[in-house]
Amino acid sequence: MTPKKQQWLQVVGHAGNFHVGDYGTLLKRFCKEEQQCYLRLMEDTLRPFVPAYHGVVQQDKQDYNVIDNLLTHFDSPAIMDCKMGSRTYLEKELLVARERPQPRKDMYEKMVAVDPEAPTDQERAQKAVLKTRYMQWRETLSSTATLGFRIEGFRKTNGECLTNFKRTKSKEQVMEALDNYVASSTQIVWGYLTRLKQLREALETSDFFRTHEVVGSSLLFVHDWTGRTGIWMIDFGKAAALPPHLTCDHRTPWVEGNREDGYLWGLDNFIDILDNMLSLT
Ligand SMILES: Nc1ncnc2c1ncn2[C@@H]1O[C@H](COP(=O)(O)OP(=O)(O)OP(=O)(O)O)[C@@H](O)[C@H]1O
Ligand SMILES: O=P(O)(O)O[C@@H]1[C@H](O)[C@H](O)[C@@H](OP(=O)(O)O)[C@H](OP(=O)(O)O)[C@H]1O
Repeated sequence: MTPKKQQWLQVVGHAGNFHVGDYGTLLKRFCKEEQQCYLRLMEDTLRPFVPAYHGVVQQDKQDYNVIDNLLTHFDSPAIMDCKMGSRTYLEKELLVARERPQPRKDMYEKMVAVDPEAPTDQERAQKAVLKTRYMQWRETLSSTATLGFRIEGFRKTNGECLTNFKRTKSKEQVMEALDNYVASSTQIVWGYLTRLKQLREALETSDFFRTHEVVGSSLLFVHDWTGRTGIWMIDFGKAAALPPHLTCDHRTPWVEGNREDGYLWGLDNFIDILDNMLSLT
């Protein structure tokens, strides 16, 4: 019997990294660091909060990590990607930027498209910016630096896609965007809030979480017209294992060297915001 072709769509993230696999799976372009994370996560308390990992396959000479397609059990779902944490680049990337700076023209173009005043004189002369500088600018322009997470984009149940959140920064702006995403449904907000609280409990007891710097990872929110909701952690391409003498509590503010990423602080703020939305109804 031929397996049913699965539904999948991507709202944000690098284009061309994914293929739809068989039996409710997705193939994501292979990344060794991400594979290491998934292998550990399959043995961790976080397992119910990440897509199941099914190993590596090769297609047209390219390797892929095979993971569950989280949209499988939804009917024309709404999907939202929120990047977690107060820092979106690794400490390692800062060191590389200092030792071997490689200013990027594409990031300069993306920066001036949003704010022509943002580049320094030197950046303007070079028409290029360092990646870490671009990432820091994105963090302070959005809610990453002040709330510990940001909305990257979403698709609503009516099919409308919104990805213009680079300047969505204040609590009020975030709440307005979230309300738009859930089409003002308190039932959906309640479902997401319950799941986020469960996730927080799992994170607080997770060995994986205590021993990794989790940067650039997202929460994928999914719901559909039936009222079904789900949230999963995705994108572990930049989650890095800490050296044995170090752990992270994910709430302590970052200073270079402590590897803290603000993930749990961001989750606390997210939970407060959803709580607030419910209390306003
Ligand atoms: N397991 C999954 N099930 C369903 N959709 C997924 C899954 N993993 C990723 N996606 C979709 O693909 C998008 C991009 O995913 P992801 O962040 O893993 O890719 P990426 O190429 O590493 O992105 P980035 O540009 O942030 O590095 C997500 O926002 C989501 O819409
Ligand atoms: O959202 P934007 O403004 O388009 O910026 C991108 C975003 O920050 C991605 O997370 C990042 O990939 P990584 O997280 O994998 O570093 C990418 O870097 P890249 O261009 O070097 O891939 C940036 O260009």
